[in-house]
Amino acid sequence: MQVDVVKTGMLPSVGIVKTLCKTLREFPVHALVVDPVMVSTSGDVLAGPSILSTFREELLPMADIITPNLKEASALLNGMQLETVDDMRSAARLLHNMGPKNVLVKGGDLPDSSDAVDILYNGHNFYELRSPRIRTRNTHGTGCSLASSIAAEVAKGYPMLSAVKVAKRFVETALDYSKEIDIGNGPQGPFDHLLRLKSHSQACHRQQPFDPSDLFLYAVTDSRMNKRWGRSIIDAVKAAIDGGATIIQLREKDAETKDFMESAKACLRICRLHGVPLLINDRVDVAIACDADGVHVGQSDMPARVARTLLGPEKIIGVSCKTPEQAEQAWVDGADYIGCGGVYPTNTKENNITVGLNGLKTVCMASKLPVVAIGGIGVSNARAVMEIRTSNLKGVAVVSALFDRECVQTETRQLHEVLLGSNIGST
Ligand SMILES: Cc1ncc(COP(=O)(O)OP(=O)(O)O)c(N)n1
Ligand SMILES: Cc1ncsc1CCOP(=O)(O)O
Ligand SMILES: [Mg+2]
Repeated sequence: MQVDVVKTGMLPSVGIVKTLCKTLREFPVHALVVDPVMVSTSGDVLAGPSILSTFREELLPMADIITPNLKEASALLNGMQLETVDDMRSAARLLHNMGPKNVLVKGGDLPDSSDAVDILYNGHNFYELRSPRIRTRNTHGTGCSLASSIAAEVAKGYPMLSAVKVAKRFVETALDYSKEIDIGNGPQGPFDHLLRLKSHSQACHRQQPFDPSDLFLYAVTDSRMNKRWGRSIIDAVKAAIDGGATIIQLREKDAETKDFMESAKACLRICRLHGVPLLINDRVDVAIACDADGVHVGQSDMPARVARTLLGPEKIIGVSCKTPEQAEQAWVDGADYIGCGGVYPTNTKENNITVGLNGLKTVCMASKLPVVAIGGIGVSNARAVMEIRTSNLKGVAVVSALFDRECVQTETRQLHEVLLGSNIGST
């Protein structure tokens, strides 16, 4: 059986490290993840000087990534003091010189930091990965789980940076989820690795992970338009799905919270029946309360990073972006897609800046995330939008051209046909 990825944990003797390195040379793997477990959380050094030099000389040069915490990085660097993020960067560079392709210095033990900061260095770029520090004693096994999760993501074929981000998000969410549990007697408790399993087992939970092709025909509701045409939000959503909408966003700017929640729950039942994801605009609290599939947030709404922490790793998060810098930040923050626009002038959102097709193309080309175009789009211009032909533009998001019309289903169907005719973005 072909082994794709090997991840190492504690290697207690020089002989074992040497045997491992010899075996890896004989049976090369796609990637080697080295968690250099050398110093326990209580500070005990678990590896003597001879192991340290075998690590430096034999194991680290073979690694695709090493994941030392501050104490381990310091031990590998002959006791170098690591007290700031700048020190972590210097350590990452020095460790990289020892031969691993990537170095992740974990700053969980950094003093005076409200965030958990990790530094990833690949020899060219530094990535500062931040997440809110979770105050809990249940941290036992977080380093091992992080390295294992990185190994699993790399084995699935993801590039290293994505693998590290997903793994960090997994550990952070599991830590938050299990910060209150009380198991065992030691100074630290274990955190809850089964978070994913539990959230999957909840009744009615969306079974599918986010599929960017869902952005193909993105219907965004508008309470004022529904009122004007005398239809309920539920009827509007039903009609859009019947017409071929592939994802729904409830954008109910005027709704009272209680009413919004009730209608969101009703819409969710319809969406689940049809396998169409339902996102909530702006209101992360409403999304959590009704277990929606995710949220869409803008630049002045709750930051995506905070929304991710609140919603967990499974939910869909979209962020409005008008510039490459915003697109980069959305990706760093753990978003799943970005909405870019207004592509054309719109009456639906006041004072909205129009970026045009050129602005859309610039953002698409810079974005590492799938993109949906928004703003003034309808049957007459959807084809021109899709024809900018960048592979991550997955569809169009539309408000008035669907909902400020007499028959939502007919309008949605016509737009669906135009998009299918453009033959782009549907795969
Ligand atoms: C898919 C999609 N893209 C962009 C937006 C706009 O969000 P935002 O900038 O927060 O503005 P409001 O919609 O909240 O007025 C969106 N809603 N959906
Ligand atoms: C919410 C939003 N964000 C950018 S443009 C826009 C409005 C899109 O509405 P319409 O499709 O009616 O132009
Ligand atoms: Mg918003």
